[in-house]
Amino acid sequence: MNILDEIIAYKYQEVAERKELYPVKLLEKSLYFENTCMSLERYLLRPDKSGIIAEIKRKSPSRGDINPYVSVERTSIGYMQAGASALSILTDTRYFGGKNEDLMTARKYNYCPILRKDFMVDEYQIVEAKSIGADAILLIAAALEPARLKELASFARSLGLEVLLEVHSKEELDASLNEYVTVVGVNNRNLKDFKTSVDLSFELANYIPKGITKISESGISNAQVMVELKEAGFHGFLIGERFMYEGRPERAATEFIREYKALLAKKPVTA
Ligand SMILES: O=C(O)c1ccccc1NCC(=O)[C@H](O)[C@H](O)COP(=O)(O)O
Repeated sequence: MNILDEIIAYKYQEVAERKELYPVKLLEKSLYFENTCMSLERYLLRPDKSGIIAEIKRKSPSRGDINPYVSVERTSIGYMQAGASALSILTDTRYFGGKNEDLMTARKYNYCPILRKDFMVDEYQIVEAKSIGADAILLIAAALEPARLKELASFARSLGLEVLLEVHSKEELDASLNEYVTVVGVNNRNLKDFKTSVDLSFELANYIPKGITKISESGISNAQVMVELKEAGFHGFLIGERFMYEGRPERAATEFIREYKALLAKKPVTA
């Protein structure tokens, strides 16, 4: 069983337990539930922003501990001050050391789109995402049958949440893209051996239809690569470890974005 299958099997169990503990009726009473979501897509396309979705990631299956005691308040505020377009908060506890409260903390201190980064298999998690203040959710093509993915995407949109569809191949893209998805992410991490290669993003860039906002996810380790991804047509860049390995991730993000902007400024302007 690969790690994604293991995580997904666990999620079904987790959802069943959470439904008992916190019924939907309770989640709907959350103050955030009535909030109007902020558009991830719109923020990624804003020219005054970097396009970075900066992630809070305490640990991961591939790396173990990364930054387990990170301050979500300080880091999320610092990421946005550095020029990130949006935040990604991992809420899975068992594999990533995150929690719903991390997202609620980020929501409390920031006015920006927030992606709930988790492994969605059930409508319950989408209601939960809305109740903790998320603006967008992730749906992973490798984890869901296309018809089921479409149902979940439609349900998310009915609550005002945007959907980031994550793919690893052209086949997944062709099978799972549907009318409820406006943002597609190519995940550069191979979930069988955990190796990351941005080549996958370059390979798939032209297959993603025009009009869809494109994100490159995982393994983006330097500003030069991000410039090249932008030139290849990517609007967004999901970055976790590159920042989170630093004691002060927000400072790493500030330096990274400064370097990125300097590289862009050196590029000749094309008509
Ligand atoms: O990061 C992992 O080890 C991992 C393993 C299994 C499923 C998902 C995993 N990561 C989630 C992500 O997609 C990344 O956290 C995100 O794209 C940021 O990647 P990075 O910049 O490489 O931290």
